[in-house]
Amino acid sequence: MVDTDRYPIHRTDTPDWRTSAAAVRSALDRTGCAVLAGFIRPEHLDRLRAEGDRIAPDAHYETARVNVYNTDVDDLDPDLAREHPARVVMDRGNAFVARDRIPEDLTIHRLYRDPRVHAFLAACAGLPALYELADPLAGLCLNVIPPGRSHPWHFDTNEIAISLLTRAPSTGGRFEYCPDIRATDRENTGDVADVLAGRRTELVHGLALTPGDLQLFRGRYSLHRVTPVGGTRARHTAIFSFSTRPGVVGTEERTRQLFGRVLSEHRAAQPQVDDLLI
Ligand SMILES: O=C(O)CCC(=O)C(=O)O
Ligand SMILES: [Fe+2]
Repeated sequence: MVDTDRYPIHRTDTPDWRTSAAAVRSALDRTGCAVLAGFIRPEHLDRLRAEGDRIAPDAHYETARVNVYNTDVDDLDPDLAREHPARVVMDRGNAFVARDRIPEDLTIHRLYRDPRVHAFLAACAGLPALYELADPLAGLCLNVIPPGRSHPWHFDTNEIAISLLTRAPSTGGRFEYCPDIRATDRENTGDVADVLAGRRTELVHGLALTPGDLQLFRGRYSLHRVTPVGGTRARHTAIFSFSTRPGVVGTEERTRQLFGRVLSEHRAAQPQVDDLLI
């Protein structure tokens, strides 16, 4: 199903494979984002969309009140400056289908488990290896944004997000991002607040995605959102989460936020982030 003429993921460590991964990596280093256009061959796109439609009813719907940092908006530090972006509360209108509701024979689940995909994406990200999460819910999700809803501005917890658009809406639902608006040693709350307020539009880049495009993105440093979906059809993306060491499981609090439930694995998990960003 992968267009291996354009992306020779099956020829691990050959010169073609290295050249292809290096091109992705240089886009990622330059702009914090790389798109592997036409990653899935066109003849597989109908099946990809139909599989998403089949599981979308299993998404966890709950319009959460969030800020860009995904911290608890009902328990903000009273000493935060009035103009601090953590004070800007938005409705998160998307819903996730968790991995345990995505059958193993679905295209997106087969891609997520494929060692050739892991090796290629690791090379694209400039990492020695990438591992599936040990998390039974968060490793692979379908992000469903129904008409009239949006996925508001936020930073990700993961260093790198990898996603595949499986269903495009007829209008709206555009992915927008501010490349490297923050860094590990610099929150840059001034610019973040400006973007949230609709100022500094020159910091915002839009991405035109087509179903079957695979996107790699440094979502921990680049503020991003999906604009409100128009028309009558939902927008679907498969979100593939990987870690740089095996055995990673999400925290109980974040898991409950995203999926509305937790399993025993999450109750035992510890936060695994090692920088000082919010
Ligand atoms: O669905 C998308 O394109 C973006 C999703 C996203 O930003 C996220 O799940 O953190
Ligand atoms: Fe994100």
